[in-house]
Amino acid sequence: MVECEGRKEMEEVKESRFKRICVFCGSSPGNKSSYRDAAIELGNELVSRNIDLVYGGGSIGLMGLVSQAVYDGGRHVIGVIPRTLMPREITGETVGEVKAVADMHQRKAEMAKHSDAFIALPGGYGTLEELLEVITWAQLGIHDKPVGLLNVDGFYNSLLSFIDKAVEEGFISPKARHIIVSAPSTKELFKKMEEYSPQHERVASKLSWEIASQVVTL
Ligand SMILES: C/C(=C\CNc1ncnc2c1ncn2[C@@H]1O[C@H](COP(=O)(O)O)[C@@H](O)[C@H]1O)CO
Repeated sequence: MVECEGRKEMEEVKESRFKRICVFCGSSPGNKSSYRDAAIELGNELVSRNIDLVYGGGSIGLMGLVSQAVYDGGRHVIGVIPRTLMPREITGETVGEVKAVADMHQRKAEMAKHSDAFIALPGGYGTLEELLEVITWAQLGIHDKPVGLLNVDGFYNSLLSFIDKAVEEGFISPKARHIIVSAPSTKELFKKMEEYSPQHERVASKLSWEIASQVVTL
């Protein structure tokens, strides 16, 4: 139920197969308002589907906007943050639950472990690195969780073209190409992610998260 100018309205709650989604996104807001709007819209979509958020902690950039929207909507927020990034002057306040970890490697493993799916909004090196890591882990069979790319205003077109080139040139198998689910809007992305089933052959047999974490910290 939401209060709207004095009226009480039933907000549509959509069923979802996901309980918690990990969002990777810029620690900067980007130059276009569409990036900020998409972060808030994604946060609201998580709320409307009763999905909790896992993210990198802090209140800066798109990370702050998505986490604030989910928190304000009453869903649980877990920010996984390396101790060295915890001082408020570096990343700002983290809303919800804070999980302090030793380093960036442990952070990625923790974020992945606590989520049933991943979504990347626009971002920079950090976002790209986190995104590519979970795609690689899916290819290896460390997880089979969907990886969604929210391609706001075509932000990820050049990355998708690169990946298609790598498929053409024989470096990524056509089946592994399907690990990435992309769409220009939150609603279309959710429709695809809800229907996602892995098509790729796993390089390794399914590993436990404990083993995966050892692979990551080696
Ligand atoms: C080191 C400084 C600021 C960095 N602040 C960050 N705080 C929390 N998480 C971060 C930070 N920078 C990167 N991340 C992680 O990478 C993703 C965003 O990186 P991008 O390069 O902005 O795309 C994000 O998902 C975080 O997990 C002081 O200047």
